[in-house]
Amino acid sequence: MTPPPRLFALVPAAGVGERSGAGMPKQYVDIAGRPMLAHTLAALAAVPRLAQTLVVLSPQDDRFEAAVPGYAGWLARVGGASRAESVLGGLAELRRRGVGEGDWVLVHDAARCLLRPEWVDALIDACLPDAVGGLLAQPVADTLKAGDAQGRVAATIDRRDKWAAQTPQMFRLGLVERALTAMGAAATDEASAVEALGLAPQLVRASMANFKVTWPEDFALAGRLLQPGCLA
Ligand SMILES: Nc1ccn([C@@H]2O[C@H](COP(=O)(O)OP(=O)(O)OP(=O)(O)O)[C@@H](O)[C@H]2O)c(=O)n1
Ligand SMILES: C[C@](O)(CO)[C@H](O)COP(=O)(O)O
Repeated sequence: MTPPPRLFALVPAAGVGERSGAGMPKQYVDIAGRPMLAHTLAALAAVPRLAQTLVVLSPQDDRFEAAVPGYAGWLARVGGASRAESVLGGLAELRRRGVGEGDWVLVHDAARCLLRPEWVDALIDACLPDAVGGLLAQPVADTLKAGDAQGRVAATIDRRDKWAAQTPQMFRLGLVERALTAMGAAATDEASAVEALGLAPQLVRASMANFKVTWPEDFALAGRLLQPGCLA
């Protein structure tokens, strides 16, 4: 009998964090008492249905062990020049470790350190019955503008069907690997690569709090939201 598909998390953590202005990879910046990446991994560790988590680091990374002491999950120093390449390196590592074509992989940005286990559970519940997979996302609540090179409004965009894509993004290993290989570094997320194959991933509403720490001011906001009791 074929065993039921298992669920794995893959955390790309090989970026340099240029936009954050931190002067170091932002996943190692201290937020509310510990490095950002430690918060992210703690949230994933609190999801019992995940069989294992693989963290993808840059080959030059020498900070992880001090930042996340005692980490018992999987690690691979196979990060690439783009997020898509880092994820592809991680998917190959999962295969080397025996993860199967039909197992589910939840790709989650190291930089989304406010993740709540209940949002991951909601994604899993929504995607497990579906063959395609899906992603956490948030309907856009602001009026959307397109800007020109001078910083002036070029157009107002109909926001009614627009969602901001977040992570985790959950697909079967075989499908997401095929999709990212076909699209390459141009894929800014897994879902867009899967969409390019003609498939329609499920949008699963999460929260604005699941934002990606990107700009200098985001560290302080994340720090406040990570205070005990703030989001729970
Ligand atoms: N070559 C890369 C680029 C990004 N990432 C990871 O992908 C996630 C989302 O990327 P982003 O927020 O853009 O992070 P950075 O690339 O580090 O930031 P920046 O674009 O400002 O340099 C992060 O967890 C980041 O570490 C990665 O693993 N490998
Ligand atoms: C995957 C992602 O977080 C979904 O919103 C986003 O696309 C990552 O973008 P970046 O180009 O790495 O900032």
